[in-house]
Amino acid sequence: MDLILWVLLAVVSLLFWLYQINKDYYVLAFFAPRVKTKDGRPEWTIAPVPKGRTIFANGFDLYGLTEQQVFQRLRIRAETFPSSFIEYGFGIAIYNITDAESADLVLNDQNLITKSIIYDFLHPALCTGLLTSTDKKWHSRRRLVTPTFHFNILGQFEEIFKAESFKFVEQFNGASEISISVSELIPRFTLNCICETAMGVKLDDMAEKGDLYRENFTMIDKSFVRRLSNPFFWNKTLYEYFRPKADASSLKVVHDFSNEIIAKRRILLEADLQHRKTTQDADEDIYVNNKPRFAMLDTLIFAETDGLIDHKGICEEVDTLMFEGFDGTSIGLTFGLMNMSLYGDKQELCYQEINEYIADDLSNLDINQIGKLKYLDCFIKETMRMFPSVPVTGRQAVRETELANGLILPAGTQISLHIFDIHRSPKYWDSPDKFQPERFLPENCRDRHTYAYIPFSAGQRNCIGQKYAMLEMKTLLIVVLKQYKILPLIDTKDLVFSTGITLRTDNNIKVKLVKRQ
Ligand code: HEM
Repeated sequence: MDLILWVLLAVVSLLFWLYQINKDYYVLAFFAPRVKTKDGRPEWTIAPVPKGRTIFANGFDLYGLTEQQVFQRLRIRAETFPSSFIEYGFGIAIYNITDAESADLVLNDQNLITKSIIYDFLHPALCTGLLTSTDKKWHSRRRLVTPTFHFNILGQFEEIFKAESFKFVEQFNGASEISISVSELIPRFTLNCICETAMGVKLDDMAEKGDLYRENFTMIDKSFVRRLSNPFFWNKTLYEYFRPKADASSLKVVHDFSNEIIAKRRILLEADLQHRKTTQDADEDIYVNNKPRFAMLDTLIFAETDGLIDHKGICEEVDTLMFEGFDGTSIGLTFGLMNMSLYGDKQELCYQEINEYIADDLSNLDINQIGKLKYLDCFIKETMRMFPSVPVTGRQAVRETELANGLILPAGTQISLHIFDIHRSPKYWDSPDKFQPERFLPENCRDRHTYAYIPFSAGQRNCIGQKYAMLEMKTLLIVVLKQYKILPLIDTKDLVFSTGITLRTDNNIKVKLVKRQ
């Protein structure tokens, strides 16, 4: 009898203790530290806490879902909670942002520059380069790489974008009518561009390896979602133990490719420097001149000589720039061409504007002329509003952080910024599912929150390649539109999205090109 009483007492005490501790830790979410508020109110009065799928709060909400279901689930949540919400996962709080006001608070907070845990899932592929690093390392790398995106350098890259765009249309051999798979051809184009501009290496004799690199990055993407949806796999050791063997071989292909690019460039650079010496053409300023250009990778190799980065660091940045450079732009262009095909009247407006500023032989197609194409700019912005290449980005609070909206995020809180949902929120956009480039005309932007449109993120950790990406996308669209009318072969109703590191569709997006007279 005594024993039963003791057990009962122990159970009651345990429950009481759990009840007390539940104020500071979400017990059912494996003791996740709770988000607090400045005035002591419960956190859900500021940001609601949705009920989870299991008794373990939200820890298993994505468990067992396919990539498409994960995508759908995130959208439904954002629709239900249009002004941000908090979830409690496996020992962590997750602050989900679906409104521009909260995005503004987080992206401009100097304490919130560390990327969230999901970026750790990219470490096997990208290690800790610009995208994934933090603190001092990130600051020094950002300082190192920023000059390579200088306006004058972009002007020189324009020559490469132009040449690659010509090659893109030349592959159709002047056909008067042809159906093309944009999903297949565009990633090849963007990978060629990033390798030649940033790495100083033409892919002409490495085309197959380039294709293999892209294929294997798709595998890495799948492993990213596998980890995202299974809380056990958030643990690196567990994941490495259970991960499929194919993961390791995909990583090897990706790293072998970037290593080969670096080795090639080292040889080319050496020869180039020798040539400059013998022709007395060495110049002091590698950034601002009109002489034969240096690639971004050269800046890293020079920095290595100055002891500012080592070979491993160069590999990290090459992997990062290559991935960011080809994938983000590729998605933007794929949807750009798709939208040109779907909205013939808007395509015609772009075409007329291009004819006004760009000669038929494209001889004056340069960075200055491209800057004059305001409607094309609106067209691409509207494409990236509806189909942002990076649908979600994340930060984490490394220490307790108080936000101006009254929330106090405990150390370790993960922050997910749902760019896709902010871009489709009726709070900022009338008929958000309608394609209307005119939204971006200056007179129509005036009253809109700046952070309602953040395809390149914002604040200190914004996309370093945004001007580069816009220039590349515009160049290809101009070259294609000058020669071809683009007709649709897909209906937006048939688009099926998936979650990945970037925005994925399961569709093979095709368009029909008809030669202009
Ligand atoms: C349409 C094309 C692109 C889109 C939509 C895009 C979008 C983004 C976004 C949203 C981020 C922030 C990620 C985050 O906060 O988690 C980012 C970061 C970054 N992007 Fe891009 N990007 C594009 C093209 C490029 C290109 C062409 C390059 C390089 C040539 C590039 C290089 C980077 C790098 C290095 C970072 C990390 C910056 C840092 O943390 O300091 N991106 N990009």
